[in-house]
Amino acid sequence: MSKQENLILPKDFPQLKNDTFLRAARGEEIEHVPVWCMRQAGRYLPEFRESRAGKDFFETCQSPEACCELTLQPLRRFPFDAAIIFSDILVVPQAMGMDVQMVAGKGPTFPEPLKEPEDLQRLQVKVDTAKELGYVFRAITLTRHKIEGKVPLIGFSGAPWTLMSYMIEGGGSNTHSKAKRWLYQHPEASHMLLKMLTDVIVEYLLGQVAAGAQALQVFESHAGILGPAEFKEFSLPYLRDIARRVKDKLKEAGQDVPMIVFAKDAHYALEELSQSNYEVVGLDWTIDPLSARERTGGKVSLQGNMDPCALYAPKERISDIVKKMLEGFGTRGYIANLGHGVYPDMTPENIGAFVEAVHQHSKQMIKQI
Ligand SMILES: Cc1c2[nH]c(c1CCC(=O)O)Cc1[nH]c(c(CCC(=O)O)c1C)Cc1[nH]c(c(CCC(=O)O)c1C)Cc1[nH]c(c(C)c1CCC(=O)O)C2
Repeated sequence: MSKQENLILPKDFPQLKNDTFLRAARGEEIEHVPVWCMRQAGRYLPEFRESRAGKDFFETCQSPEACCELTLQPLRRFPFDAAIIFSDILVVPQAMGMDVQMVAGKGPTFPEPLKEPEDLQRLQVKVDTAKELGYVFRAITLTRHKIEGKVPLIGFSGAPWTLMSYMIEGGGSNTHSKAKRWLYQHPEASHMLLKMLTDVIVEYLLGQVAAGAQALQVFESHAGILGPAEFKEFSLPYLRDIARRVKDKLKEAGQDVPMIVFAKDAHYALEELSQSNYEVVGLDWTIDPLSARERTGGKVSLQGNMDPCALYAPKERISDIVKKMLEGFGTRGYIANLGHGVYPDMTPENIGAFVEAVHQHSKQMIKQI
């Protein structure tokens, strides 16, 4: 660790000025609906492209200064109510000993994916997260200082099934058939791998809170490739276990950090997800807001779910879509977001229009209550 990094300690953080996001996560009263966007730090911003130019993606992830700068960039442009630390879900398989590269035009690539259950022996079972992922913790601590209490900082991890599917597929996939083959041919080895990942993820999330994360989001981005039965067996128990174990440990330390679960395309499991120890359930755009409310019965706060492609619409149309979304979800226990990440070809101006529409319409709706 450099001398300078040594001075950045996870304490004496600036006081939080806008806690709207945290209050909404807990279902408390708010003056406006909070909003942030998945992938708000991304290639749609010219300053992001400039900062990232010519640099390796995972080297960038390993630089606390670079992660801090990329996390803060969108906040300089838009009045978001939360920031998410710049990093990637695939740092966890890396910490377990797998090589992962970001290949331009192709996305994340594992040169040596897991092929058969014997390959599990290649993985590090006991991961020293402070050593292997300390760079993420340092990025969080630095960013929490530099954000100056403007908004809360969200930490995150990939969920076990999503990480397992990357580790077996070796990258993106349409069918995920290599990873799904394991579920049907090697259920025991699959559970072994999912359990290994769960143990690392629990430690990793706790380390992020200790470093300064004020909320946590767990990304089960590949939930939709599973059906209801497989989701119940290979995803849900691990999602629940993660939240339970993280919360139990935090409680011991007298801490309370809201947790969000985002299981993309898992509309079939909405009821179960709302009873999984998470305060917030993130939704993709395939779910109707009103029916999501009905099916979750007011047990949790909801986050989402505008189709990211609606950002291609003219600004007035974005405003109308946002208004309908707010009317569907209601303003209480709700965090506005997209149903998935911002795409690189989207215009920053339209993200601004989205944020402004959420703030304006929700303020009016709250006044009328
Ligand atoms: C599946 C997944 C990954 N990474 C992530 C997920 C889960 C969310 C989801 O479902 O999208 C999570 C992630 N990745 C990134 C963040 C940072 C925070 C934020 O949302 O702003 C977060 C939360 C930065 C990133 N991670 C990545 C980028 C773009 C590449 C770059 O900056 O050079 C960013 C901003 C790369 C990445 N990393 C991954 C993919 C599929 C890609 C895209 C590859 C491509 O587009 O070429 C794996």
